[in-house]
Amino acid sequence: GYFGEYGGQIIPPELKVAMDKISDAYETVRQTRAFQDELQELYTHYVGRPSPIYFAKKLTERQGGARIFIKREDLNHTGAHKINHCLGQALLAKFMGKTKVIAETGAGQHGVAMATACALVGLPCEIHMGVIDIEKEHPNVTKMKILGATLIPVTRGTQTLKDAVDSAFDEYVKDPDNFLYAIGSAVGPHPFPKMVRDFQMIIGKESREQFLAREKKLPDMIVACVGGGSNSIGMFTEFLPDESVRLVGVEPAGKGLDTPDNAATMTLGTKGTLHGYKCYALQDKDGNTLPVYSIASGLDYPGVGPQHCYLKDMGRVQYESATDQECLDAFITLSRVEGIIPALESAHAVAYAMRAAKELGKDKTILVNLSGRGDKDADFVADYLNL
Ligand SMILES: Cc1ncc(COP(=O)(O)O)c(/C=N/[C@H](C(=O)O)[C@@H](O)C(C)C)c1O
Repeated sequence: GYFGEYGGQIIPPELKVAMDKISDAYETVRQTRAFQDELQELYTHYVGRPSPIYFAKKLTERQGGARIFIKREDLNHTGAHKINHCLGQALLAKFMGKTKVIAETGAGQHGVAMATACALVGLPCEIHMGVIDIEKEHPNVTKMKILGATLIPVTRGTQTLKDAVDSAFDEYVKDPDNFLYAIGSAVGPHPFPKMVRDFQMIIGKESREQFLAREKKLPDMIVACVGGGSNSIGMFTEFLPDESVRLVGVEPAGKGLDTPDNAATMTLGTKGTLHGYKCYALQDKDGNTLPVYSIASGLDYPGVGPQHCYLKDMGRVQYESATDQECLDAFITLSRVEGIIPALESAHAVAYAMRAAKELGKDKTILVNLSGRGDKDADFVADYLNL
């Protein structure tokens, strides 16, 4: 369960037993035809995969440089990439005879995706969400209730994502035999980073095939936003052996890297432990997690997945950042130039791609992973910008 020195299971022994049971069940289930066929069937007819790759012609012309392509994970059922691993985890819970699935959410996309998958497989679903995020991501909160999930408002700490993870984990440890903790990103103790990555790898598998079929060559650069790291690792993994493909993860610089109001873990973090695994984390000199911020609820997480930490040290992935302002500019530009309203999280990747397109030549190509759609953010942005 390690990626170099990162990852592992920094958890109490009794939890290790539960984690190893999940890992064993997962490694068994994933090999069976029944599981693979059911997941593929749902990807095709329920999620609507493969998601298209769209050539953003007008945005390309506006930037005047590299050609920009967009992988449309925003078109998945529930509106983001999260459904890819939520379906996998819900099927796994069913296979293991679990009686309840527990998850955390920040942007609400993971919560909606988990509530959707549990409704489909017929399992009770409990979602822990910080009250700050409940307020901000209200459309997703309503959907979780309609889908039959139990929403647990989290009032501890900063009342955002990290606290939701802590709260969800506290509930899970009450009965790890009957509950499955379905973490929302490629983070947490082994096996979660590997399991979530495996389920998200469908993004990169499709993209490599689609791009080669269309362009007869690989993209020069692939860009994805990084919160915990699931949509990005899902896109990047297939391309890791392709040295010619530059891989860029974009984190939130929030109000600026020179302010405490950001969540640029890979730029400002140090080696530490968070939520049961070793990673880079935004922490003080005593190892206490620092409060983080981003205009995008899905990115304001003080850690990052262990495989990303390994890829950073290996120099295979470049980690950049985009400020709230750049994110909002990209959000509005993509909406008004291409008619695609991105999630605020995904807009961080668009912001970097718009910047990079100008620097790369017209003969170069950039593939952006649009991890989700912006319906959940529309009211917030409209108010923020006085539209
Ligand atoms: C549309 C969209 N794009 C990117 C992200 C960042 O999560 P990663 O892909 O795991 O880095 C997110 C993260 N959303 C989670 C959520 O919806 O609950 C997040 O807040 C937590 C699960 C980590 C997202 O919603």
